[in-house]
Amino acid sequence: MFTFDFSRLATIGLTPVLLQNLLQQAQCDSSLFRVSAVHRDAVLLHDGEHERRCRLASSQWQALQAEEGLAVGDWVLAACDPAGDWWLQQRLEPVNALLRRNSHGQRQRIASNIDTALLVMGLDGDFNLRRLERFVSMVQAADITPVIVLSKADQCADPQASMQAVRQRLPAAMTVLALNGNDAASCGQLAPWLGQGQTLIVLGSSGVGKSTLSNTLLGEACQQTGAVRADDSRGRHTTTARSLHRLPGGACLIDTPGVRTLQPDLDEVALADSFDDIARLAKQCQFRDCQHQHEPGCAVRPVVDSDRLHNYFKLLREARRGSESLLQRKAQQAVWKRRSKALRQKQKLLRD
Ligand SMILES: Nc1nc2c(ncn2[C@@H]2O[C@H](COP(=O)(O)OP(=O)(O)OP(=O)(O)O)[C@@H](O)[C@H]2O)c(=O)[nH]1
Ligand SMILES: [Zn+2]
Repeated sequence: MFTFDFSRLATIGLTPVLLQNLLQQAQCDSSLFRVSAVHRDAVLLHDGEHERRCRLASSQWQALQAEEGLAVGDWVLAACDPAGDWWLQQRLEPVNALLRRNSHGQRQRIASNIDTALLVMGLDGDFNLRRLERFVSMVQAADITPVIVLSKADQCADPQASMQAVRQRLPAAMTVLALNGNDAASCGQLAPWLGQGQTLIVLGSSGVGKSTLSNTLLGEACQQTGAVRADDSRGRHTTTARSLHRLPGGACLIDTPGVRTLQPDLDEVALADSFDDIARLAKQCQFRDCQHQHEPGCAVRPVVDSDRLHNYFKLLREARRGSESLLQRKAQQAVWKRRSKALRQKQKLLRD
């Protein structure tokens, strides 16, 4: 059996539904933790009260890397050996995860088990609906709820007009808020997404006010951010940047360097999902292969904002380029493998 303290773990995002899901997967005698930081040779695990360093066998590390890796927000099982060292036993499959591609084209998890993504866009010079659509596609592909946060509302003469522009552009069900990230009362609008059991991330391009908003949401707790000392069993201390923060309302905020610098990685299926208004309407176009440009009887063109349509095609081209280059990279790797194998065989022949 594995052990857990629900009320403690609930303070770092465990919910009854999540627990049920995890119970079905648990295979070993061990304790349940949430990953709060990932390092090269170890991870930090949180039990709702303390953080502890936990090690991984190198084979385990390699196996995890082969399947998108381990990320902040993952739920895992770990056990303590007689020497008092904690060892990872099992990573439980996350409900969802945010991924990015590394330089080898492999998908890598950067955060797991996320309910909400606050997509921040500034109401100053940064306002850019196409970029926002990109972020929306990315988080919807991961089954994360997007909440559009228009920051710097205090610097904008007519925030309502901008909110209206965003609402007109994006599917109607999406929440759009305008706020001043420096003002706690203004950020109070986010309260419905900040309760216990909720895990959120803050995304947006540089300078839009992500740190400002995060710090305001953290409130006094932000005095503790930056570095945390994690006890390991031998009494040594490691100082690490904390990645899993608890907000006063009970929610968890994941803020890793990976999340901070995340660029949307697009794939075609994900795009189709967030632009499903276009796909739905396209079924009514006169021609099955209608490109919604100049064709007669197009059902899309009269309804969908022309810039949104333009952006869809642009993102689609990019997604296709991305998948092509992944295939090309794979082909290249196969060539290298063949070459090195041939080389090894040659060397063997020379030796024999
Ligand atoms: N007036 C006003 N200024 C803001 C608001 N939010 C952020 N700022 C300012 O905008 C600048 C950038 O804010 P940051 O919070 O550092 O932005 P960021 O998105 O974290 O930026 P990166 O770290 O580059 O990703 C800072 O000077 C903030 O003080 C806001 O709601 N109102
Ligand atoms: Zn059409």
